[in-house]
Amino acid sequence: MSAGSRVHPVAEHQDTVRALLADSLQQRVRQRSLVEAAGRILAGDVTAPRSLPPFANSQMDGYAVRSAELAGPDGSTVELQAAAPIPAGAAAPALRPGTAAPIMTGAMLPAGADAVVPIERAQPDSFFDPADLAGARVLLPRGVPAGQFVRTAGSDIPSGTRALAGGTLLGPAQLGLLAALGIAAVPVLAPVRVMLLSTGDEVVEPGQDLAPGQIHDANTTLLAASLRDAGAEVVRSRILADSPADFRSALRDELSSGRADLVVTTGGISKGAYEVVRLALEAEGVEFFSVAMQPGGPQGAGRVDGVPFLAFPGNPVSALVSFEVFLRPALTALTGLPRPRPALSAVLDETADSPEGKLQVRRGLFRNGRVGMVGGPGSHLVHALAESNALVLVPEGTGRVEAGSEVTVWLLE
Ligand SMILES: Nc1nc2c(c(=O)[nH]1)N[C@H]1C(S)=C(S)[C@@H](COP(=O)(O)OP(=O)(O)OC[C@H]3O[C@@H](n4cnc5c(N)ncnc54)[C@H](O)[C@@H]3O)O[C@H]1N2
Ligand code: MOO
Repeated sequence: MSAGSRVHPVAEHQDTVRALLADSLQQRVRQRSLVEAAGRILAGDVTAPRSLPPFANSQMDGYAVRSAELAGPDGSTVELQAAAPIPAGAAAPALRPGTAAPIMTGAMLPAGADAVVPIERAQPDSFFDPADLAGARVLLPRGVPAGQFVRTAGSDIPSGTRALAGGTLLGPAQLGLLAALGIAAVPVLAPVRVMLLSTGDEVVEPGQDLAPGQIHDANTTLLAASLRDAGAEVVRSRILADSPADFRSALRDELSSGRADLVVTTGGISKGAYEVVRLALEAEGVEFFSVAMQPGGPQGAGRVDGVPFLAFPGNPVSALVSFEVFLRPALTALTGLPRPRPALSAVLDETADSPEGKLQVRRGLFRNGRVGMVGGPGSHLVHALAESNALVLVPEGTGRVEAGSEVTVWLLE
């Protein structure tokens, strides 16, 4: 039983995890409907198949006019014959000289018209009843510039230009643009598939009764939710509690299906006598060592049958911090998902001690530029974790942070 004796710096293990994934992650591309594409990364550039707006249309309810017929000094008016209203969703008939056509917002500008006068600047300042239209005349102000209240074709995006770049995160605005362009499905990067395994004889699924000494499995839920939130797919999550040999053969069976891009385990890696993950995989070339971080000190990394493998420690806060510090940023760097956590500077409410040789990651409540610690540094404190909204980073080399000093926080919300 030899956990590596060298303590790995945090940055080194971040690099290790990124390199491990970079070497093996296959970016799979899938065509997805806009609804299914929400929250995913666009796999290639999208070119506008048509212009937006697709035709010149009115920005106001009013009258479509020929601006040249309204030339003249500001303050005077011109009388024009009211033409038939332009129906929405239909090609507008050309505007005859000497007429002004009632037009609604978004309706197609008739050929010949090049400006719109809003209804409130006309006299009368409401539209004629279609029954009263024969011979109806409208007074409009002079001095209307060409193009007034006209949304020209292609003024938002011209046909044939790049609408979205590959690598774009498809949020509501981007999906709305694709829909407006008439595009129903796009190629997106498929989620990274993670096999998530919690180990330990003492852990029991939530909902089941506990025997003396047993606890409920928090890690599977905590990490599965974290992974899904980060855009990954959890392909298998279950508790493996048998001998190292059973663990190894069960893991091999699972991996032979080729359904996982990455395996993440929690627990069973520190210095105890029955550390199933470490005992099972040390001989396979997976390395187990300490990282200069608290919580989340014990870590393991390597490959099992060619599949990247990460072992996180069993304490729930340690598992979450390991995900946030090592795996989440690696996924971001390699796939564009998830978006990086906002890192903010905050004024600390209280003085706190920290192990000087390690990065300490505390849980905190961030509000209005200030942060207070929630709970102590213990890595079993799931209630405090649930009441926090930020991770508070106390860097290596710092044995104490004073109240009122600036610390870096990662917002979890
Ligand atoms: N002699 C030493 N003992 C320990 C060291 C050390 O350096 N020397 N490191 C400590 C640190 S730090 C951590 S973190 C843990 C890591 O231990 P393991 O990764 O081997 O995890 P386990 O021993 O299996 O469990 C630790 C702890 O977490 C609870 N646990 C495990 N799985 C779950 C789960 N799915 N849901 C909820 N809680 C879980 C488990 O009951 C233990 O309390 O080792 C320290 N010891
Ligand atoms: O490094 Mo452990 O994760 O503190 O409890």
